[in-house]
Amino acid sequence: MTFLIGLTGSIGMGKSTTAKLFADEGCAVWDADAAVHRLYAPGGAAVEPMRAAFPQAVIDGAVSRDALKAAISADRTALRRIETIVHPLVADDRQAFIAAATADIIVLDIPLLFEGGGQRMVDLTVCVSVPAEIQRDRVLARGTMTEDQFEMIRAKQMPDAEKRALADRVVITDTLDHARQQVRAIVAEAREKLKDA
Ligand SMILES: CC(C)(COP(=O)(O)OP(=O)(O)OC[C@H]1O[C@@H](n2cnc3c(N)ncnc32)[C@H](O)[C@@H]1O)[C@@H](O)C(=O)NCCC(=O)NCCS
Ligand SMILES: Nc1ncnc2c1ncn2[C@@H]1O[C@H](COP(=O)(O)OP(=O)(O)OP(=O)(O)O)[C@@H](O)[C@H]1O
Repeated sequence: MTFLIGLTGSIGMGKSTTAKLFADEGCAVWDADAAVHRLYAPGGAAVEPMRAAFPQAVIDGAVSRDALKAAISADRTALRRIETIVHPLVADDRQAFIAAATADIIVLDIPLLFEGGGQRMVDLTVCVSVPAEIQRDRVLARGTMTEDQFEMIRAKQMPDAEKRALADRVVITDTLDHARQQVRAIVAEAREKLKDA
């Protein structure tokens, strides 16, 4: 028996950091964004389908994110078409990970868990959250995004309050120690459920 946890949260809320805390407790972690990076890399499964649909987006044998962003800016239907190519490949990658994992708990780190209906495939959903000002400060402190770019991405995502309302558990990522405590409680709960199953 394996217990499946879906981990989600808005940009900069602490998903990756929290995923590492789950890994520290012996959980196997699969990261959707990392899967997309593998699919776009040279030899990745998205390269040839993407070349067929967006020939200009494949540069030096890899899918170029900048070229995809240019395609999306030029054509409103492009993101939908990109998603149609990428999402089934991401699902295959996820299933292969789940099939090969030997841990008792598998954590799926999926930014768009609720947007994509992914809650149906897991036993428990967990949303990471901090107040909006801390989120903004943390994202801008990374120095990889302007305030405008951050607001654009945030506007595209389901609001934090809605995600928190949908999630079975919320992890507040104000400090590392506090987050670790909450992760340990969720892992203990999952292991109890596995014992009872
Ligand atoms: C649009 C692309 C080229 C932008 O690449 P870039 O490296 O600039 O950004 P990155 O991938 O890090 O995403 C930035 C933020 O946008 C969010 N995001 C990414 N794709 C989507 C989407 N289709 N819908 C809503 N939010 C999205 C991410 O979760 C993240 O928080 C890239 O995200 C992409 O190819 N997306 C399509 C694949 C996809 O849907 N991925 C989501 C995870 S399965
Ligand atoms: N529990 C925590 N205590 C203190 N700082 C934290 C905590 N969790 C995350 N952070 C900080 O917040 C920032 C964002 O965290 P992280 O990269 O884990 O977020 P993310 O949700 O994975 O981001 P993205 O959606 O952009 O990929 C980082 O600088 C990280 O150090």
